[in-house]
Amino acid sequence: MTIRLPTSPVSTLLKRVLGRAINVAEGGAAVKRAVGRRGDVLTIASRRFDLRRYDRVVVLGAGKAAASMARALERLLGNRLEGGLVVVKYGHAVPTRRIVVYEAGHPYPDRAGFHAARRLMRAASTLSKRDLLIVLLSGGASSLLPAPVPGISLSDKQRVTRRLLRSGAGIQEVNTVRKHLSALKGGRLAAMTSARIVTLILSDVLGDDVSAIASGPTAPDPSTFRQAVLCLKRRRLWSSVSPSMRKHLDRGCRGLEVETPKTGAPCFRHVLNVLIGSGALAVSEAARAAREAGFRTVIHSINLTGEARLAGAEFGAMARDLRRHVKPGRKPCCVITGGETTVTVSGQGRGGRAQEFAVAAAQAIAGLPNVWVAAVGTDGTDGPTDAAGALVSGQTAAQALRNGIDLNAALKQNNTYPILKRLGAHIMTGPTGTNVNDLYVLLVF
Ligand SMILES: Nc1ncnc2c1ncn2[C@@H]1O[C@H](COP(=O)(O)OP(=O)(O)OP(=O)(O)O)[C@@H](O)[C@H]1O
Ligand SMILES: O=C(O)[C@H](O)CO
Repeated sequence: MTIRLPTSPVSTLLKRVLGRAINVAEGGAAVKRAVGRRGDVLTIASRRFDLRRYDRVVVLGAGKAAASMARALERLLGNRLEGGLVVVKYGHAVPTRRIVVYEAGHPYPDRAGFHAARRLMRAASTLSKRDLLIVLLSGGASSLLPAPVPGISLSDKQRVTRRLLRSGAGIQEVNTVRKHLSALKGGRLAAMTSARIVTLILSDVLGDDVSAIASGPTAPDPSTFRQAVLCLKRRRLWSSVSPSMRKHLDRGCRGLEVETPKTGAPCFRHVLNVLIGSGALAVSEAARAAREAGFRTVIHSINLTGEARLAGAEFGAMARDLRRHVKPGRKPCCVITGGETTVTVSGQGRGGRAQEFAVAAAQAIAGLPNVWVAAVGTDGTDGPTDAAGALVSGQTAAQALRNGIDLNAALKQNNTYPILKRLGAHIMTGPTGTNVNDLYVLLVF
């Protein structure tokens, strides 16, 4: 992975800080840390799996980091691996030998994901209790594996996903709805196979709730049909979802559809869910790198939430206080935050939450000398764009003004991508092989 940053006095440092954070959370690296193999015995989370006891070892998975995870795992398993498949976002595939990698649409699901989900379910349901199924999950899997229940079409699902993702709803809410429309999410993958399951999970959900990450296909689901309906009503989407979807959810609320499996359900007796990495890991590695580079460094938060532009403005406002305290000749300062903000998209433009965060931060630090803010999605694609995020400074707002760029209008229209491009402020990485939370870095010299 190559990180491309705008030219600035902080670019070399930021490249190191972001590179270290992304590399530590990379899917393959996380799998190698989590899985040990000695002879025929795999060790995962202190549990031993004697491969001789299983007829077949199969890998299934999805998420932006699933191909990197699959490649590391197939190297570990060697010829003990029967085969498998994983689904990644377009462009996030890496070469593998035995595990087939399918590419599909993200953040809005498409037909390729629909077919891949069917193949994955078919593969899972043909396994027996004498087989070991290793499931690889990372962020993005929910969109990559659309598996609508009978009666609901893919286009119904595409529409509701699009509306939910643009409504400002948090991932717990979004996935509560997804789990109640799916044949695979919310523990239903575990319910459709009798194989022994070990699920390796790279988290992009704050708090690392395994029932929320990737909509928890192998985890007990604490949420209910009723909560799914409430989410849609709260976001004023209930009347705009398709009649078949409303009917299904309504029937679920009346007990006429089978609820997602809950804690204690027999299907989870043969499942081990293991968290193998998260945003917190990336944040601490970023902080370590900044300290090693001589910065006084603090981790401000590892679970920042809220509307991206408000969070960006507050983050930038911190620089005003710090500016007063950081004097020439003293150690420079670095503040690192991790999190997952949201954007309520009401405009027609292009952008993402890290880019909105950066634009709002640029306004908040306007005029401050030697202050920079970087906002980055660790997966390398912020929103439906090819930028990972952006780097802004105290001079960005003035530069925008000189070029006739209206930052407020860009935020209003959710159109931050084109203006950051014009300003040369984008951070580009391409697919990174991971997908944990976003990173926000404030530097004051
Ligand atoms: N024009 C826009 N400006 C700002 N944000 C946008 C815009 N269009 C979409 N978004 C946001 O982008 C988000 C999807 O982008 P992205 O793929 O980065 O999310 P993600 O959290 O990484 O996805 P996942 O959780 O599935 O991995 C949506 O939730 C939406 O709020
Ligand atoms: O795929 C998903 O559901 C989100 O990325 C959260 O894990």
